[in-house]
Amino acid sequence: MATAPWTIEKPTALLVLADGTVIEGKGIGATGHVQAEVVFNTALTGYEEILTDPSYLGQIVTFTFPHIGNVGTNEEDIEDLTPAARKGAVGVIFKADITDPSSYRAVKHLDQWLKARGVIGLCGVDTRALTAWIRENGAPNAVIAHDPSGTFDVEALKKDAKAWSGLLDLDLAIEATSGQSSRWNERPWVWNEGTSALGENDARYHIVAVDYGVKRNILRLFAGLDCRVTIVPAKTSAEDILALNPDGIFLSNGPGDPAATGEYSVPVIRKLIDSGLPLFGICLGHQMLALALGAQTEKMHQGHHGANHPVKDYTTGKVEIVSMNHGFAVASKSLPEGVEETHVSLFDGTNCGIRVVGKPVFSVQHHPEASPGPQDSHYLFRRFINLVRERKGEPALDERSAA
Ligand SMILES: NC(=O)CC[C@H](N)C(=O)O
Repeated sequence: MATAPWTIEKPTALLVLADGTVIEGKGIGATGHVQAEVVFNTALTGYEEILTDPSYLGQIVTFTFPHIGNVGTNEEDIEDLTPAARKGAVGVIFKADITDPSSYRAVKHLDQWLKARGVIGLCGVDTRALTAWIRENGAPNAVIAHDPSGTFDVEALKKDAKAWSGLLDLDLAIEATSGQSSRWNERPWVWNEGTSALGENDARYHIVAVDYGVKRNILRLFAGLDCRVTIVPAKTSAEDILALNPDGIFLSNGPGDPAATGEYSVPVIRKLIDSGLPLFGICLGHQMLALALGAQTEKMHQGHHGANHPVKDYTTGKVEIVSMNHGFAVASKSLPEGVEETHVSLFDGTNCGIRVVGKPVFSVQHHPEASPGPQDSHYLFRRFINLVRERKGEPALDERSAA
């Protein structure tokens, strides 16, 4: 009798949760094992961007969309700044096995790509059941293990999963940041044209981006708004940042617990706020800004990871569909006087944005740069550039017009 397609005769990969649950699958990608937190992502597209988002360092991503890998991988869709250092998700879980790529942009099969990046994967898993489990129980700590011979010391893996202390109090931004400063001038990708460089003479503004694990498309959108960008490492002092003479400062996204970075990020950000320069933060940068302003962050039950989250902008009353990737959140109730909540998640009411009253300082929890993904939030880049323009006495851009 033929074997049922959902039966795995000899699992070559396992996901072992901290509570002892063992999920069997077929191994893909790199071999070995790694401790990490498991989160689910509900996006239908953009797996390469998701897997190379440095904010996923320390995490295993299970995709709710069943077919991942169909369009292969390419060199243009990576989000981490230094792909050689491979900062991003450490593990993946798919429902279906990866098929051969079918896209004119594909240069590598996803399985080969995962191997080259050192990402351990598991497929053939009932990802709907796993997602429902996470929704009920919260994002679990786990070990993902892949051995083509199917030999596992399950008890040792259970011990490892249980022993890992998790993302709470873990500073991963320091691992994701660049070791040295660099410049960025690549503009957004255009259909049939690819990317192009912003000419030195076309650069109207200079933005310094503090890199806690920055995504390339954030930098591209700045370049698309005539900004040359200087990227600086996470521990750069406020004095060194200001000495670069920026028109505005950006605090990037990044992995790990924002509170664990407080020792180095908060004193610098406080000085940057006091400088009077326009300041914009995304995701981890948003959480760090909130901490610097005296608010608190907290770990979420399951986090937000997807490309279909509704967020309301109180400033305009509009609802935008956004891309999300966070497991910590700013506690709205902890926002001090003088700090306004500007955006809120319509899924669960958590904070998605703040601004400092009377100062050109604001930040958002979601990812306005999402590529691919909804572009509803691109206006936030123009909102930031308008603060830069206002300071220079230039007229404001239409926030909602296309970049
Ligand atoms: N995308 C991000 O910057 C994530 C921020 C933070 N590591 C969190 O999980 O909440």
